[in-house]
Amino acid sequence: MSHASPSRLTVDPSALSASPLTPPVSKSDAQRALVLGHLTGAWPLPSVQAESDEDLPADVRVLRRGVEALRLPPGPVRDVDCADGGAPFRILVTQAAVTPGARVRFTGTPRLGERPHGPLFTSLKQALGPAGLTLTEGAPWPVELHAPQDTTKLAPVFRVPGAQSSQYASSLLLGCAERFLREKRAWSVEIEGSLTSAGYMDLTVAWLRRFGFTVEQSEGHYSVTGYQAPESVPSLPGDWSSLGYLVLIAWRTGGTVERAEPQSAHPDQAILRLAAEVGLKMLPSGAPNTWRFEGEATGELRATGKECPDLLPTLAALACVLPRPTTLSDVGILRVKESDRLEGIRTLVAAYGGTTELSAGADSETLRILPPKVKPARFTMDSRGDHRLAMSAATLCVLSGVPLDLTGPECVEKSFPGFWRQLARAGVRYS
Ligand SMILES: O=C(O)C1=C[C@@H](OP(=O)(O)O)[C@@H](O)[C@H](O)C1
Ligand SMILES: C=C(OP(=O)(O)O)C(=O)O
Repeated sequence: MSHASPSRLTVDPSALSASPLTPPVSKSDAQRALVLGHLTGAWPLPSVQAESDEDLPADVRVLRRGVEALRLPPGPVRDVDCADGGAPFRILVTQAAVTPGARVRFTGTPRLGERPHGPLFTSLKQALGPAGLTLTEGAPWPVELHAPQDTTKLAPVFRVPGAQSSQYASSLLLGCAERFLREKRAWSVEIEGSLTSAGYMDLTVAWLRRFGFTVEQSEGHYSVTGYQAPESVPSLPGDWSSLGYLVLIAWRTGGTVERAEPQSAHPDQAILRLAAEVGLKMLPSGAPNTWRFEGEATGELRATGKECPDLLPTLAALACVLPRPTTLSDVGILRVKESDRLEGIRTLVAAYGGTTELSAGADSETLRILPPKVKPARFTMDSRGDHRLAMSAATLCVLSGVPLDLTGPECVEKSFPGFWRQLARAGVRYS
């Protein structure tokens, strides 16, 4: 994805229609399943193979290419380009570190390079350095990692802080699964302090169990202690982060959302509870995992970045069309996503004529969003290369019926390559 010359899109919501809307496969679920498929011999993972290439999120392709590089016989240094993928990069770094003798040179976008990775690198060096792991950082790229051959004499534990990103802990726990299979002894992750985005660590544990691993868990401590091959390779769900946009668009247009499994472990499934809290009713529409939404959104919207950080831009779009102010708490984490998303959300709300108030408490920041009294005739937004800002701006355009001039729409590729096609099904037109 290049941001050298971003394109522009005018999004016209004047002829909306009711249609079924389908999300892509969940990138967070697919990344975990791909790693576990690789470790347990289910490669290439059938449920990723079943996805059409044009609909596969770019981050899933990045993770798959990285695993393919690790599956090659030991030899020259392998190049792995992680593009804009935070979770793919962080997951692959640990997988490289636990692949005996692997030598990998990682690169990515400048933005990925400036996002925080230090605590993960430190954790890997502390645990595996004594066996020979080396990890050298460029400025910021490349990051070059040489993995040890044998770690059987080491203490089998990774220690990592819980602040900044849950991806460090998830990545290390997937590393523990590799070590367990190879060494037949338990490996653990110990988390210092409280864990941010904890639902994503729960998702990692859920996937390890689905693939047959025993995971023992107590406050801040996770151990992989057993493995028994499951009867079948688990399949992949639709993406609840992407469903966040589609649920709101289906509500506005009278359409349906497909591939929406309410029993998924994804944190962004919180959209269902939050939609219900503002007044939307979720109704089955006959077909499996297919729902429609109706009702008036008159309730108050309150959400926290600790539970569902990736939904907050979507909720900010909804906040702009609600009759009363919205409160988003624990928003600090948004500063270290694909863009400074806190700034991006504030810019989106302002572009639509609303206002935001940021307040800092002892250990968390809260954003209040006040919708405009009168909606604008049209609004303009630059995605800043951030897929969630682009899709949230488009969702606001559909919810409000106000045309949008968007710069940089192509970044949706990261998690939802078919987003603009799905909106076209809902009657959105482009020029
Ligand atoms: O583990 C994952 O798949 C993810 C964890 C979250 O990141 P943080 O833990 O850094 O908040 C989330 O924002 C990201 O989109 C995906
Ligand atoms: C933050 C995100 O992803 P990542 O951290 O994996 O780049 C996201 O998809 O919103």
